[in-house]
Amino acid sequence: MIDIRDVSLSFDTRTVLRGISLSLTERRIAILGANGSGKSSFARLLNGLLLPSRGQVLVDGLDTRKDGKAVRRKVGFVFQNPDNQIVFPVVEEDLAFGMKNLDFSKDEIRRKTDEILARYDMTDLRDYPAHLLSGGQKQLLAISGVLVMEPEVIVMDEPTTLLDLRNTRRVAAAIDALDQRVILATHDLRLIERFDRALVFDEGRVVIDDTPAAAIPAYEQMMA
Ligand SMILES: Nc1ncnc2c1ncn2[C@@H]1O[C@H](COP(=O)(O)OP(=O)(O)OP(=O)(O)O)[C@@H](O)[C@H]1O
Repeated sequence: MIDIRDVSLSFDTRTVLRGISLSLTERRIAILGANGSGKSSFARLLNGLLLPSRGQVLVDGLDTRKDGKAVRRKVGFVFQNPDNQIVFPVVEEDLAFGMKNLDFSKDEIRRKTDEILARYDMTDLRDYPAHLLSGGQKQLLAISGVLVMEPEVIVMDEPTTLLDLRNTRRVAAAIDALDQRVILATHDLRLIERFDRALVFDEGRVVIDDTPAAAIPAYEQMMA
């Protein structure tokens, strides 16, 4: 469980998150809000990519400020732009990178690479240059690179924003099928219809915290 205790976040004199307290336990949680409302900043707090200026973020009792490394083992992060996440030139190398860092054995790296490529229909792309993948394939590779590290929770920051409809559907199906808990920031309301909980941000505060069935119409009205 992720426990957010009276968290505020400022950059210099600008406050972007204000006094947020939440317990995140549900399997699928959406983060909604206008541009600049603080979604990305909030998402980045959840695995210690950003640290709160005030308050605490606890992941199963681990404080992101003190236990960043252990927190990142539990909470994986998928960026909006997979180009920010894919660091190696060849698909297989990119998948292996994170696992090598965690000292997975060669056999295990091989097994997990095979498994994840098969899952996303990318077995033929094992030796393919990552920069030549389509946008959807890149995002699936970025998600795969996080999954092979076996996090318990995956935080995603607008993972479909750069994708066309077909690839958005592919990534949506991939998200749907994940066993892990997912916390997803998005502007795509269809993506989160079947989620368990939706948090709507406005000017750094959570102004709606409800089921998507209730939160989506309230958010639409707020944006009208
Ligand atoms: N590193 C930073 N330094 C200064 N200000 C920042 C930084 N990162 C974000 N901000 C500011 O914090 C506010 C919230 O940004 P954030 O990216 O969290 O919003 P968002 O809801 O994710 O927006 P979008 O939907 O456009 O991605 C914005 O006003 C942004 O300019």
